[in-house]
Amino acid sequence: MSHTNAIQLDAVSKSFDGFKALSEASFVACWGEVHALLGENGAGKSSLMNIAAGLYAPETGSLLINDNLVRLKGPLDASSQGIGMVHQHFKLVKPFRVAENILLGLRTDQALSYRKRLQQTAEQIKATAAKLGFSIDPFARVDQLSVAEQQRVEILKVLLAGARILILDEPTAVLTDAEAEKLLTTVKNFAHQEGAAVILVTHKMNDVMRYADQVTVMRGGRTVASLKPQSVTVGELVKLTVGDAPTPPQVPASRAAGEVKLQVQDLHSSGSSSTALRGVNLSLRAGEIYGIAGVGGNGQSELANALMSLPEPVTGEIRLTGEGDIRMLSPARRRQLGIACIPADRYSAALAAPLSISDNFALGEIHSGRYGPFWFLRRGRIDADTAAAVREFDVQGVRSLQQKAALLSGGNAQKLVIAREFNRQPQLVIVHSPSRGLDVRATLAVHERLRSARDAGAAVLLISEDLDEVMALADRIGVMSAGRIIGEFAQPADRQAIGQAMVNHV
Ligand SMILES: Nc1ncnc2c1ncn2[C@@H]1O[C@H](COP(=O)(O)OP(=O)(O)OP(=O)(O)O)[C@@H](O)[C@H]1O
Repeated sequence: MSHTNAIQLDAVSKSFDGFKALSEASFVACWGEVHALLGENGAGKSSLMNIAAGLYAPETGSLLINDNLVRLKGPLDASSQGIGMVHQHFKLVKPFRVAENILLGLRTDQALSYRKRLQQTAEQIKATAAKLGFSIDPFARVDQLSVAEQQRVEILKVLLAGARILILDEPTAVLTDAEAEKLLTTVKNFAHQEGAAVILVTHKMNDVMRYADQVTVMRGGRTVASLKPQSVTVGELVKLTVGDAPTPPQVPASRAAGEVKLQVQDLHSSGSSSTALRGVNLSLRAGEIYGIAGVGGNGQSELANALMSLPEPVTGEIRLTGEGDIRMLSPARRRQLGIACIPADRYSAALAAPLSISDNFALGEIHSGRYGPFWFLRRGRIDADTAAAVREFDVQGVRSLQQKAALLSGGNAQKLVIAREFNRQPQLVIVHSPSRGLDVRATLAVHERLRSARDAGAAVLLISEDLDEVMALADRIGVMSAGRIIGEFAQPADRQAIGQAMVNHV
């Protein structure tokens, strides 16, 4: 293992609309190491890495690659320097196929026909994917892949473009234990055996402890520590990152739930893809959290879409007690019935990214008439409600309520969605991967909201590929595989048995 500097950022500062996202932040990662970058939501991790990947130009400070000063003109320039970044929010062209997406970022022999180049790319995809330990159909359409599969396409995209400095922004947030372990082992080998540098932006302390050779911690736009994870305990690392260590979540005891609120019967989706629904049956009671665990890509997204009224043609029944089958009801009507939805993809499915923070908050109440008729909205009331919710839900990084929602950091965007969805005391909450990309403190805050909704009598359906999250929150756990619920477990449940059920049926 060589230990010369692969990438070095020195005293880098960057402001957005007068807000200093980075204040003289410094960072060094060496060849041959996995380097974790930790920090609470909004600490500046993505901004710093976006500078390393040529997406933002620093106002002051310098960037060195292999000890040479460079000035990146953009992401393509970064790519030619061997830097590849996989973002938290994917940058794939959805209706395109996997190989087409990857071909877009490659310099290929233009003398060859497009068809031939596509075929060659498909071969490379298969070979690299196999080396990384997974398989992917190069001709699958990206919009038909699960979030976890889309992430793999992103990783393949930068590796095939020749990345030797690989920046992964929250790579395991969408993966199951087994998938995460596989991915992290692969990137560790990429660093240790092939001498590459891997930067892992993460909130998962256990991943840092197990896989990182070095960790840098950021707070408030500055880098505050760089150390070997083995030299500290998890508790010390949490404290360095978010201040005083929050209380760990408790495993729920079995509870007496109320009447059945939601009944899903024989739900099928029309697609023939491997992720289609193939007869989902489940019943959810008031006052309980029902967790759906499973390996990503087994129909979880399709189930979430069907229940949240996102585009997903399905047959079967979704019965809400007192209302009958709500399968064909519009999102607005479902909202009026007290259903709150928190989708996994917060930027494209939960928020209107180009709209302001207050407009996004108001969307939740627009149909209730609270803000007046849509041609004469009561802006003062919208802003007052939004300001109160932003305070109550601790949405940070809000310089103005008129700021675009797209400019919030990942964790804070999620807090805004949750603030809007919980504003009306829902009776049914459908939530998919709610703590994806959230720091320890924000994760606990979101979990607390879900628990208190349950304690106030709401029925909560939690779909999550993060088994820790399901184990920490759910009163009952269903395991989803190949488009069905293939087993149910009461709490306290045996984690290993659930893990076995998840993989046995794949
Ligand atoms: N393009 C932008 N325009 C305006 N503000 C921005 C922009 N990008 C980031 N910010 C702000 O800079 C701050 C740091 O954000 P950044 O995304 O770097 O944090 P982070 O540590 O990666 O957070 P998270 O863990 O939530 O992803 C936040 O307050 C964010 O709102």
